[in-house]
Amino acid sequence: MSSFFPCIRPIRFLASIKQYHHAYSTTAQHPLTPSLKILFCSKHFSEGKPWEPLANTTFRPHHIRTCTAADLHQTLSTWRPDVLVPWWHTIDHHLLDRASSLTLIHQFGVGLDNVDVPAATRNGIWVTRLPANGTGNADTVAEHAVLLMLALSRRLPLAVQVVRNGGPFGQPYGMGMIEKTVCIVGLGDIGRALASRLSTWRMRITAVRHRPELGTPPELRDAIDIVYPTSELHRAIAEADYVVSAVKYDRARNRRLFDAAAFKAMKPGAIFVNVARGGLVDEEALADALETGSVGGAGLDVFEREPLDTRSRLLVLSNVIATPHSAGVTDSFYEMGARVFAENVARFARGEMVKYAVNRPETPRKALREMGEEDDAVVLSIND
Ligand SMILES: O=C(O)C(=O)CO
Repeated sequence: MSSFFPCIRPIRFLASIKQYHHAYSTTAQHPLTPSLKILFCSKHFSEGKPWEPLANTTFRPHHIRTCTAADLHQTLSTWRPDVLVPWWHTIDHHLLDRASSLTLIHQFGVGLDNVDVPAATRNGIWVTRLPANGTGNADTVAEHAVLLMLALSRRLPLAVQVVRNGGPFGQPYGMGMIEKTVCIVGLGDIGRALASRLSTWRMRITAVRHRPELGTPPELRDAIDIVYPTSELHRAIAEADYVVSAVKYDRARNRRLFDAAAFKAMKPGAIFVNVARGGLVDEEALADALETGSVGGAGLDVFEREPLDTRSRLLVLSNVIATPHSAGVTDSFYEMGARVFAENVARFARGEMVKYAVNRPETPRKALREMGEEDDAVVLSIND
């Protein structure tokens, strides 16, 4: 299964772009400039013939190129693209200070922790991304968190193995979630989507919020029992049977928020799920806690280094379920992403403000016209 995703992702993505790009390019309202050069940074894109699905559109092979993270610097300086589409690669100030052709970075995702936005702004480069809510992927990430909670509670990998081994049938394999406490760390779009789902499951829901002054979101007043500030994280997780990390990653603020002390503070045997970013977790400390059983199980979709080293201690533990950063990457995400991307590239080519921009360079390399009420560029909170 793990090898399935890397092949299918770019193909689906590009097929969706073709579909939407075709729709836009056939209307006079969304013509694309033939001169805009777009660089997709993904090892997976470069493994196929990425421009093939775009052959019947106004995109031409010379508009689009793919590169790996390893040849990103080189491609930026030799091919000199206008638009960079990263795939959660680190786009730091070293790279941005030298990428003199770039005018737009369009993340094909929601989280932007990989991009040094202030450095982009300083260099006059616009930065935008996909929206998390509405048609975005906060709901699908929340679904994935539920999936991991359930799969760990019911020890799904073991149960599947028992059937393959011929039984025994009818034995208890796990714990139910009813009447248990779940602590959701981060109450942005993902945390709220998760709380709203679990609110009908007869669970006690608590939350940890970076900005506790925001209180409980009004729509979740009846669902969430108590909101703790981050300074009381350990107290909050000590009473939870499930701890779900859905908090925005900010290297300076919360790198390794879940460290040895946090895992020690958790209720013995409780389940830990991370659908946010790998940098939030001290993976060695988690492996220690899982080995001793002080943490009962872990559902991990994200890792400090992706792809995860196959020799990771986490992968040999039977109480770990790991998925390949796929929580938010579903068919609907691709459709939405391709639509936003195609529309944004068309807007950008016309010199119009892109949607969901997260910065406003003082001296942009490419000036963009604000689009009045049509310009719904907003800074979306993925969590707070
Ligand atoms: O969109 C993002 O930032 C994701 O991590 C999707 O899983």
